[in-house]
Amino acid sequence: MAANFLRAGQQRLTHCAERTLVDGKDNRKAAELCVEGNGMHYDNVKRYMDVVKLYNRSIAYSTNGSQQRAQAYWERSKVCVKLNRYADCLQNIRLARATDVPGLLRRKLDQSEQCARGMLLSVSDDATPGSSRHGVAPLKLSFPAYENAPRVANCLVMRRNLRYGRYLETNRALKVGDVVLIDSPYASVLEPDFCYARCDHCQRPAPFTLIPCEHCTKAMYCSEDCLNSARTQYHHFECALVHHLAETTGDPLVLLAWRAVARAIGAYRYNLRTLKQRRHLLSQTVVNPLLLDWVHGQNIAFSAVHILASLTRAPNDPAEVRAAQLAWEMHCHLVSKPELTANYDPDNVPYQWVGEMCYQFLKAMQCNARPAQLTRRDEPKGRYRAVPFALRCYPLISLLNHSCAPNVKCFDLRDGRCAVVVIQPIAAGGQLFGNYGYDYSETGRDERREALQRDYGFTCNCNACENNFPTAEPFHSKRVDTILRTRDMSTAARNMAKLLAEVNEGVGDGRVSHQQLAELERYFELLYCEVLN
Ligand SMILES: C[S@@+](CC[C@H](N)C(=O)[O-])C[C@H]1O[C@@H](n2cnc3c(N)ncnc32)[C@H](O)[C@@H]1O
Repeated sequence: MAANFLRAGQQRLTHCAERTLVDGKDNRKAAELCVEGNGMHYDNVKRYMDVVKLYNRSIAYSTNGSQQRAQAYWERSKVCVKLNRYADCLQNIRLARATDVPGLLRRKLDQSEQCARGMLLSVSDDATPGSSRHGVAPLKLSFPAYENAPRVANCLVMRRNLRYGRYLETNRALKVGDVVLIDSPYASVLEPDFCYARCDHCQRPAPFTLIPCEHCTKAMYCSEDCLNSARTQYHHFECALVHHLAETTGDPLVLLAWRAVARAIGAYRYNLRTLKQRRHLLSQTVVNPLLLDWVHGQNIAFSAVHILASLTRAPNDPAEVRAAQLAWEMHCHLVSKPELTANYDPDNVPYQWVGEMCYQFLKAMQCNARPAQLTRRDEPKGRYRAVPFALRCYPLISLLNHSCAPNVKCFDLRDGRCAVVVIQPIAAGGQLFGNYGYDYSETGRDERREALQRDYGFTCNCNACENNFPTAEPFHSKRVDTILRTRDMSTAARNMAKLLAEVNEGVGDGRVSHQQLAELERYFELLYCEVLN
């Protein structure tokens, strides 16, 4: 089927092969963005962030060494001063000096540097979330890990059946709070709103110090290390295409699929022939990702991701045709890369299987991508809510099936990994169920079932759907909000331990209440995840 659709995509997009995509720098646009930032009135943190994002876009659009870039760094340094971020201010001054700085600006930089140095000695910079000021020991698995797969507790096993396909099961009883899997994403892309505020590679927030990719206007990084890692691992192949896809589809899922393909090519050192062999082998083997060698195998994550389940849709589904078009577009872009055609295979022109792989990844991402979320306090009510900032695909978390009353929850840790934590007791031999975004406590049964059928292609028969659990009151507690607002880590840790002891001693076979769970989740998020005030 994939081949037919690729042909359909090919017919519609034959022009694409002749066209080389470019995402060129543009100093005029860079100057305009800077002026737009200067014209914004800003007096609160949210507004500062909007202004900084404009300066960051200006930096991304400017050419290396240009006056426009110097100007944007200088403007960003001034915002740093307003927010008392003197170390960041100095960093921007250093970056500006590395460009073509006009005389007047050079003098301003000198003065500003002196002031910032003085202020730095008298105050300490506010650290960004995720830094060591949080002072909480890194999260660990609650049980010994598999020797070959240190990210998985060895009580988990993978099984298959007709109803669920592959699934994860525990061979020992698990209690609320147990951490059984800490996975790293295979591919990850920022949501558009966060593009000019976070590092495109490690995705940590770094709005005041981002540096640009010198070949496109989209990717910015928190350090030279991240820039170089991204370039060698995948960005080399996506640079211009990312801009094109973002402009034409605006869909992070498409970018994620593309990045997964680019990563696969990077992992096999741009050698398409070896990648093709590996792919061929995987399609014929029944792979159990828990038994792969995650310690020594460089390309293991590709193997795990490659065999992810994909949706089966009707052949004339418009989404299928769209996927095929996009896959063909990706394919054309790839085969236009000289370093790939250096491995030119005369028996296999023009690498149709690359297009098929793009198509497969696009489909796999539709049911395996999950949003990475942070928790943010929203004004004016001061309530905390989850905000998605990236879309990610995890090789092992993708084995979790869905329940509207899940027994595990995935938490996006500050370091970029994702932890699977038990939130309802699970007996030995029980399956682990995550949640795909449709929880009984928030959404009625019919709406959930319809959405799950549409997005993931299955009819949900979980406990909550069979027994039609009623939706629950949203959780709200001033006491817990105060702990979050003041970042009171020690009270959060104490309260969490007390609550865990209560629920684990009291529950027997019963369920943890919605309110208890919500409180536990808030504490866990404050201790290990990103919480913004
Ligand atoms: C992220 S994958 C989960 C792992 C999948 N079972 C596999 O074999 O790769 C998502 C897919 O699993 C299946 N699935 C997930 N939850 C399910 C459920 N509660 N009942 C039936 N199928 C489910 C659906 O086909 C869905 O598109």
